[in-house]
Amino acid sequence: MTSRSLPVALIGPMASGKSRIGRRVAAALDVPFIDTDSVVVAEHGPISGIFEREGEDFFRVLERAAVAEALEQAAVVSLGGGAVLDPRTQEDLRDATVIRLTISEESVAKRIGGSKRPLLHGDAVEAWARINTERGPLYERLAHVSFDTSTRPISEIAADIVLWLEERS
Ligand SMILES: Nc1ncnc2c1ncn2[C@@H]1O[C@H](COP(=O)(O)OP(=O)(O)OP(=O)(O)O)[C@@H](O)[C@H]1O
Ligand SMILES: O=C(O)C1=C[C@@H](O)[C@@H](O)[C@H](O)C1
Ligand SMILES: [Mg+2]
Repeated sequence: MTSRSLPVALIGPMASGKSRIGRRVAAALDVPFIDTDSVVVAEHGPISGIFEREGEDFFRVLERAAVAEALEQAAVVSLGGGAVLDPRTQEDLRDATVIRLTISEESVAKRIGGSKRPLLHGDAVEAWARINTERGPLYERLAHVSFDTSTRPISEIAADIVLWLEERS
């Protein structure tokens, strides 16, 4: 893979595996890994607390700052699930290699039990499915390629992504 492919951005819905798989891909490529949710948490505390105290719009401002800085790095960047809603992020992604992770509703149900994700209160699976349907076309439009994470182990999916990146460059 050449540095022209960087940054590599992982996008997709909550619990699709962006953080876990992104970390593995970065390690395999020997480049830094940045998770924009983790950057916001490190600087401002847990995301659920930000949503409760200051609201989603304020979270999106903090998130956008983290995303803008991350996408300037030669790194693998896992974006928060809603980061792609910002038109400036959509524009920044034109200079990145964008990988979309998908997951079925059936599989996500097993991953979001006991979730603290602020947008998934109430019936978490139903809320997840609604958001995934709303954003699906946007994720698809922004991505160069999609990988489904519903059934296979994280290690195999990460290896497939690395192979795809190597073949593409
Ligand atoms: N391929 C997989 N098989 C089984 N479990 C997985 C797989 N990928 C991720 N998981 C599990 O699903 C959960 C969510 O993964 P992860 O945190 O990487 O998702 P995410 O896309 O970063 O979510 P968020 O948008 O909330 O940050 C974790 O508990 C992780 O271990
Ligand atoms: O899909 C979303 O809008 C979100 C996803 C998470 O990664 C966090 O960024 C936050 O919980 C919001
Ligand atoms: Mg994550």
